[in-house]
Amino acid sequence: MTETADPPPSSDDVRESRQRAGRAIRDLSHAFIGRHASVEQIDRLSEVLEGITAELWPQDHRSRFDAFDRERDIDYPQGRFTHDFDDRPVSGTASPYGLDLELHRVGDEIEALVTLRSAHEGAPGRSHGGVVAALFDDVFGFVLGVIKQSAFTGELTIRYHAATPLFSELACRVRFDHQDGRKIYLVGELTERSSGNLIATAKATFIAVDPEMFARLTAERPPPPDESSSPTA
Ligand SMILES: CCCCCCCCCCCC(=O)SCCNC(=O)CCNC(=O)[C@H](O)C(C)(C)COP(=O)(O)OP(=O)(O)OC[C@H]1O[C@@H](n2cnc3c(N)ncnc32)[C@H](O)[C@@H]1OP(=O)(O)O
Repeated sequence: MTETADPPPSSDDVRESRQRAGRAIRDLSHAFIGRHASVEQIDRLSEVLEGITAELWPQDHRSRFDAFDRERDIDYPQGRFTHDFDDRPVSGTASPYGLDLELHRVGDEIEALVTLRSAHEGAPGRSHGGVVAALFDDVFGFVLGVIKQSAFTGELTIRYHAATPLFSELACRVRFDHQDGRKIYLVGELTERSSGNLIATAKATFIAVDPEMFARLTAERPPPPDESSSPTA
C-alpha cells in the first residue's frame, strides 16, 4: 500500500482534476495524430509521459465498482444529462477513450451528439469503423437505464451506409425496439447534423440478467497484476 493523495480519492477536487486530465489526454491524442512534430518535441513528450506513468504505477489500485453500482439505478432526466461514471470508455468525461459526447434524453430515446477528430481517423478522411461501433455500444447502454434493465451486449451489428465524417457534428440516436424473453432488441442511427445524411444504422441484442446476477457478474474482482513491467512500460 502507498500513501493516498490528499484530498481523498473520491473528493470533487480529485474528480474535477481527473476530468480535466482526461480531456487533456484526449486533446493530446488528437494533436499528436493530427500535427507534425519535431523529434525533439516527440522525445520530450515521451519523457514527460513516461515519467508520469512511472509515478502512477506504484499508487493504490482504483476500482470502478462503486461508480458502477451507483450509476446502475440512475434516472436520466429529459433533455441534456450527464452521468457520474467518469471512467466509462466513450461517454466518460475522465476516460482517455472518451468521445466527448453531449447526451440527451428525448422521450425514451437517447441522443448523443459527437464530433469525431484526428485520432479517430481510420481510412484517410473518415472515422475508423470500430469507433462508430463503440459509440453505438455505449449509447445503447443508456437505453438500459431508460427501460430499467440490467443487461450485457450480446450482439452488435453496424451497417455503414456512408463514410463517417470527421470534424462535423453527428447525432447518434438509439431506442428500445422490442423484447423476446431475455433478449432486448435495440436500434439506432447515426446522422450528420449539418446535412441530415444517414451515416450508419445499428441493431443490438442485449441479454437481460437478473439484477442480483448482474451485481455478482460485475462485482469487484481482485486487483489487476502489476503492469509496471509490461512490454510497453
Ligand atoms: C449501467 C451502469 C453503467 C455501466 C455502463 C457500462 C457500459 C455500458 C455499455 C456497453 C455495454 C457492454 O459493453 S456489455 C460488455 C460486452 N458484453 C459482454 O461482456 C457479454 C458477454 N457474454 C456474457 O456475459 C453472457 O454470454 C451473457 C450474460 C450475455 C448471456 O449468458 P447467459 O446468461 O448464460 O445466457 P444464456 O442462458 O446462454 O442465454 C439466454 C438467452 O439469450 C441468448 N443469448 C445468449 N448470449 C447471446 C448473445 N451473445 N447474442 C445473442 N443472444 C444470446 C440465448 O440464445 C438465450 O436465448 P433463448 O434460448 O432464451 O431464446
